[in-house]
Amino acid sequence: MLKIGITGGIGSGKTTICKIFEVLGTPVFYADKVARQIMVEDAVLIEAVKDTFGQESYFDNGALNNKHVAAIVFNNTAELEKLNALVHPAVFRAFDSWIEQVPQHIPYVLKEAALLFESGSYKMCDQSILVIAPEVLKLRRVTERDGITDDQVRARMDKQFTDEEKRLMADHIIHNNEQRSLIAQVIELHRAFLKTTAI
Ligand SMILES: CC(C)(COP(=O)(O)OP(=O)(O)OC[C@H]1O[C@@H](n2cnc3c(N)ncnc32)[C@H](O)[C@@H]1O)[C@@H](O)C(=O)NCCC(=O)NCCS
Ligand SMILES: Nc1ncnc2c1ncn2[C@@H]1O[C@H](COP(=O)(O)OP(=O)(O)OP(=O)(O)O)[C@@H](O)[C@H]1O
Repeated sequence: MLKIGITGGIGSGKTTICKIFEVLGTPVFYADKVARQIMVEDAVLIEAVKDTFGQESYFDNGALNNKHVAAIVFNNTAELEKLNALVHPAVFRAFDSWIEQVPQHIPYVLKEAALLFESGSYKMCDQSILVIAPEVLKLRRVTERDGITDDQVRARMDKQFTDEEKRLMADHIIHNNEQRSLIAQVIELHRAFLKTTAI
């Protein structure tokens, strides 16, 4: 079973593209979603986050105060590194458990991760896909989706590798730019992965 990592800058369209792969029958591990789950379910991690970023990192009902944590980490690289060091090893472990329950006959799975290259998790994948979209579209999509400002989105972009850096590391590129059909690009890659895994 091939492990394919899929990544892209904030708002590039990773999740949207993974939904198309899912329609084709491909199991997808959503690392960002799992990270969000771990942040509210793992008692040891929750205590470590409170110790590091303050008790106000969580609301009384146990929900993560993501605005508080985001304001700290996306404005300070050292603080972001502390958060990454707490969360990423737990996400790696969750992926290892997840893949064990995927039926053996499945030819390939996807691991969707915003920080596939930055976190080093691409090394645990056989191939990688990079989703590229124009900055103006990413800003518009994320500000509309999350109700945050252009500057807040840019602060996160600044903490991720640039597309130029990621292009050098990626095996495949999907362009999500309103000019090219996403579905056609996904089907082409899907066929290529099936061909690679055909006996
Ligand atoms: C900082 C937090 C609280 C902000 O929460 P918020 O709901 O505003 O954002 P959300 O989790 O939906 O992430 C939205 C996007 O922000 C960017 N982003 C999130 N975490 C990071 C990070 N550690 N480094 C760089 N960019 C990041 C990604 O593009 C991501 O897709 C949250 O992102 C978090 O707990 N991050 C740490 C876990 C993590 O690294 N997740 C991403 C990869 S596994
Ligand atoms: N081709 C497209 N046409 C129209 N809307 C799109 C397209 N691609 C993505 N979007 C929209 O843009 C927003 C961002 O897309 P998506 O959530 O898939 O990106 P992402 O890369 O997973 O983002 P993040 O890194 O923030 O998790 C979503 O609201 C999505 O519906």
